Amino acid sequence: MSSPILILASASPARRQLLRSAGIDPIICPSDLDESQVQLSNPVALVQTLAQLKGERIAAGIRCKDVAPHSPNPEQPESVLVLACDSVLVLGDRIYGKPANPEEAIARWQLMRGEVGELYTGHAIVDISQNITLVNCQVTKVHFAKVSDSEIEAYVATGEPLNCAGCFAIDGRGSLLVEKIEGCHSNVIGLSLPLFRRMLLELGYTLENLW
Ligand SMILES: Nc1nc2c(ncn2[C@H]2C[C@H](O)[C@@H](COP(=O)(O)OP(=O)(O)OP(=O)(O)O)O2)c(=O)[nH]1
Repeated sequence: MSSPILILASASPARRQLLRSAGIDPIICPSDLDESQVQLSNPVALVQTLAQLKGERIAAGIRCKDVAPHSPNPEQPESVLVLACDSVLVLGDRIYGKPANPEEAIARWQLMRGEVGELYTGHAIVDISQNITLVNCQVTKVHFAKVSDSEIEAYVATGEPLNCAGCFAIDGRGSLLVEKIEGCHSNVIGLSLPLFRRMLLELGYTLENLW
């Protein structure tokens, strides 16, 4: 299989950095999808549907010749893959996305502290060349520390939780507020790298194709 061009349909610096740290440098094409258009009560269905809509939105506008200049071999039509993700936090029987404002973030942390939440990330890979879309989901349990009101206020004041679906960044200051996780660490950040590898293999690619 030829070396695919990877497009990351995401505006998330965290998702981009996860891939770059793993030696993969994607073309960045944020989907700008209006996520409010999808209302599903099942978290797996919700994140998988949103990831697929994000990926297909970008794939619909991509013609292989548009990305050929990025190809290591412009004369050779390349495989083009579009990767998209979506994350939510499930706490009890409720699904949460990014907090809308600091007040909401404080209230969220007052619910989260001392509890165990589940961070769901949906993953979609659209293989434009093979006309195949793979969708999958990874869940990681997160044990939140019993933080005080003043710690919550200090954390929210940093602004970090406002950009995160779970209202915390496991790779940032939020790491101080998480006792432990059960499952994939990169999945919490927003892209499960081992799941991405398995999805690539399922499409017939290997890591060597991307390194
Ligand atoms: N650095 C970091 N970011 C996190 C963490 N947990 C969640 N996030 C960020 C990654 C994503 O930007 C965001 C998840 O929200 P979404 O899945 O709706 O993605 P977002 O709208 O930000 O970007 P995208 O839809 O991919 O363009 O939260 C974490 O532990 N660390």
